[in-house]
Amino acid sequence: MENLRALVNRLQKACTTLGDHGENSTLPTLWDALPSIAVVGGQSSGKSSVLDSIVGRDFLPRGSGIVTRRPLILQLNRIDQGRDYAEFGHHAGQKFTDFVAVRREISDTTDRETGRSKKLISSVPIYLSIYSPKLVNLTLTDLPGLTKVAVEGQPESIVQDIENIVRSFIEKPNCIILAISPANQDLATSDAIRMSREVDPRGERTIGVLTKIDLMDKGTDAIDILEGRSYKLQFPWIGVVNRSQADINTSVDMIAARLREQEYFANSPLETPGGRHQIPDSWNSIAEHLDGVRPGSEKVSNVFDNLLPAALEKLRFEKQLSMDNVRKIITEADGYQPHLLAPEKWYPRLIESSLATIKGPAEAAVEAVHRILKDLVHKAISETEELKQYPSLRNKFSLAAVESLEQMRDENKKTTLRLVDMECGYLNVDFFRKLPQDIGKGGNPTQSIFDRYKDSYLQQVASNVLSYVNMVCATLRNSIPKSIAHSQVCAAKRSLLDHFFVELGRKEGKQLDTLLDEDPDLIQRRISLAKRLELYNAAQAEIDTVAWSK
Ligand SMILES: Nc1nc2c(ncn2[C@@H]2O[C@H](COP(=O)(O)OP(=O)(O)OP(=O)(O)O)[C@@H](O)[C@H]2O)c(=O)[nH]1
Repeated sequence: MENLRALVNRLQKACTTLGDHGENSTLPTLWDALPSIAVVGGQSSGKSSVLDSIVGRDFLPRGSGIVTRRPLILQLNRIDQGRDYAEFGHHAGQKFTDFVAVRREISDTTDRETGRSKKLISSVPIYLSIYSPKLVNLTLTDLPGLTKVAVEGQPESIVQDIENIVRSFIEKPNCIILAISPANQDLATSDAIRMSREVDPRGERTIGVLTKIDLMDKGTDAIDILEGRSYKLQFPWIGVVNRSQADINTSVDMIAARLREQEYFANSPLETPGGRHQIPDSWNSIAEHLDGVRPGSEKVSNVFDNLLPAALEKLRFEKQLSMDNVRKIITEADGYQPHLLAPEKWYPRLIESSLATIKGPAEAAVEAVHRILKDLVHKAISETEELKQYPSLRNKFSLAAVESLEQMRDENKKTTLRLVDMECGYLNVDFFRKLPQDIGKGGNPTQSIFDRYKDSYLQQVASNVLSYVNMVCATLRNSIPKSIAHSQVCAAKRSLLDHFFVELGRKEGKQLDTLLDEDPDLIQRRISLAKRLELYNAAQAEIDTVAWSK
C-alpha cells in the first residue's frame, strides 16, 4: 500500500512538472486518472484546520471571509530523515524551511492571480509539496469554501463559481471527498454534504469529518452524526476538535492542540477513545433490521398481526362462560350468604376469571418478540466485519446487548400484564347499562333471589359478561402490540447499548486493550500473508534483475 501511494505521488509530481494539471484539457489526462483527496466544505467550516492538523504544521493562511481563494494541491512526501521543507510548483527548486514564509507565499501567490481584492477567487491551483519524515505520501487538495450568498464587493456569480471549482475536483470518480461539516450547525445545512451527495449519492468515496464539536450548544451532542444516523456514509464519520481562532492568535502549537483534542474526547462522557467509533456499523445494522431496511422486522409484525390474535381466539370465552361455570362462580361468590341486593358483585369475578386467561397469550407475545430481537441482534453482530476481528469485544458486545434485551423483556412483561390487571380492576359500567337485555332476567337487582339461579337468568349473565370480555379482548389485542413495540422494539433501537457504552467509557486504556485482542487465527494469517508478500517482492526483484541484465 505504501509503495502504491509513493508511486501515485511520483506520478502526480511528474504530471505537475510536465504541466498536466487536468484542467482545461480536451484530451484525457494522466492527472485525472490518479486518485486524490479533496477537502470540501462551507466557508470557515474548518477545512484548512483539518489540513494543518494532518500535516502537523501551521502553514495555511487563516482569517475571516474567504481565505482559501484558489485550490491548493498539496503533495505530502515522506522522507527518511532531515528537516521539514516545502517547495512550490511555481518556485521549483526553492526550498522553504520556514513555514510562516510558506503561509505568506500562499497568500501572495493567491493575490497575484486574483488581484489584491480578498473577495475574488480563481480556479488556477497552487502546487505545494511538503517533505518530512513525519508525513505519509498523500495528495490532498484544499478548495475554496462553499458559500450561499455573495457579500459586498463580490460578483453575484461567486457562489456558482466556487461550486463549479469544487465540482470539477470532486466529480472525478477517483477523488476521495473529505467532507467537512461544523458540528455547531445543523447537518441539514452542510454545504459539504450537499455537494458530496450530488456526485457520490451512495457515500462510497466520501469521508465525513465533523469539526467544532467543542463549540456545540450545551445539552446537544454529535452522537447521531458520528454514528451515521443523521447521514449514512460507507465509512465511519470522524469527529475532530481543531484549534480555535483564539488558539491560532496565541500561537498554540499543533502538538499542544492534538493533546488537547485527545483530552477533550477522553473526558467527554459519551465518547470513548476509539471504541464507540468502531461500533456504529453494527449498531446501525441492528437499527436497520428493526426499521425494516433489512429483513427481520416482519417477524415482529407476524406476532402482532397473526400469532397474538390467533392465541386470543383460542381462548374461547364462550366455553369459560358456560352455564355450569357461571353457576359455579356465582355460587362460590355467594358463599353461605347469597347476595340479596347486589348481583353485580358476581360480574367482576366472572370477568376477571375470563380476562386472566389473556395473560398467557400476552406473555407469549412478549417472549416471541424478545426472541426475534435477540436473533436480529446476533445476526447484526455476526454481520459486522470490524467485530469479527476482535472476538473478546464481540463477545462483550453480544452479552451486553442480550442483557439489555432481557431487561427490556422483563420490564415489558410487567407493563403488559398490568394492562390486563387494569382491565380487571375497573369495569365500564356504562357498557352494561347500554346492553340490550331483558332487565327482568338479567341485571335487575330487585329481582327475587330465588329467580337468580334459573338457567335463563344465568344465560343472560353469561351473555352480558361475554360481550364485555370480547370488547376488552379487542382493546387488548390493539394495546398489547403497542406496549411491546414501545418497551422492546423502540427501546432497543433507542438505547440497546447505552449501558455498555457508558461502561466502556469508564474503562482504562489497558482494559480496553484486552477487549481489542485479535483473533489468533487472524494474527497468524496476517503474519503468513506478510511473509508471502516479502517473498513476492524478493521474487519481483529477482525477475527485474534478470530482465535488466538481458
Ligand atoms: N473551537 C474550534 N474552532 C475551530 C475548529 N475548527 C476550525 N475552527 C476555527 O474556525 C475558523 C475557520 O477555520 P478554517 O480552518 O480557516 O476554515 P476553512 O474552512 O478553511 O475556511 P475558508 O478557507 O475561509 O473557507 C478558524 O478561526 C478556526 O480556528 C474546531 O474544531 N474548534
